[in-house]
Amino acid sequence: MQRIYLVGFMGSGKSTVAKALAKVSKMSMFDLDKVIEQKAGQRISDIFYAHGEAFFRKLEHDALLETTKQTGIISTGGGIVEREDNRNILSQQYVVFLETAWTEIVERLKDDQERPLWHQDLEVKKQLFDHRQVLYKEVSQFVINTTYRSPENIAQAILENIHK
Ligand SMILES: Nc1ncnc2c1ncn2[C@@H]1O[C@H](COP(=O)(O)OP(=O)(O)OP(=O)(O)O)[C@@H](O)[C@H]1O
Ligand SMILES: O=C(O)C1=C[C@@H](O)[C@@H](O)[C@H](O)C1
Ligand SMILES: [Mg+2]
Repeated sequence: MQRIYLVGFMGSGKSTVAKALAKVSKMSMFDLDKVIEQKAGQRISDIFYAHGEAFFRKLEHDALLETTKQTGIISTGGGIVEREDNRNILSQQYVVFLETAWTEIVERLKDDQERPLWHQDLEVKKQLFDHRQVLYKEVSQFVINTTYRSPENIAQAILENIHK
């Protein structure tokens, strides 16, 4: 497998699991959010506030396209599936959906200060969550529930699925 993409909602553990998976698989890893921050020289929250979400989505799309020329584990941002062109790219790759219960997401992100889209009404976030679950499923080949599993256990399950 040349590339493994991780998708899922904010807080599903994409960045955390990507690190654990890189460790056990000895593959390199890229965190798309970090790649964007490095390239823009700005934190994601500042990009959102200074230039708006559409501008961020363009940077995210460009970064996603770049990864298709590389090899490794790619941790995407929670909103990667919002754009249809991104979904088309992902549909041609090996994609793992980290499925996580809404109540668990709320618990994991209760102290979050970093994610601009987490800072809105709970109702609005829940709608976003429901809307995106369908899209994550649409682009993925493998779905793994993360709710009661450690990042290391999830990484191991992904490896086993690839080698089976
Ligand atoms: N399997 C897990 N069990 C318990 N807590 C977890 C698990 N995976 C991640 N977490 C915790 O949840 C929080 C969010 O994790 P992480 O940053 O990896 O999410 P993410 O999917 O990359 O989010 P984003 O889409 O915003 O980048 C962190 O505090 C992390 O420690
Ligand atoms: O769910 C989202 O839309 C986002 C998730 C994060 O990973 C970042 O990509 C950004 O905060 C937007
Ligand atoms: Mg992340």
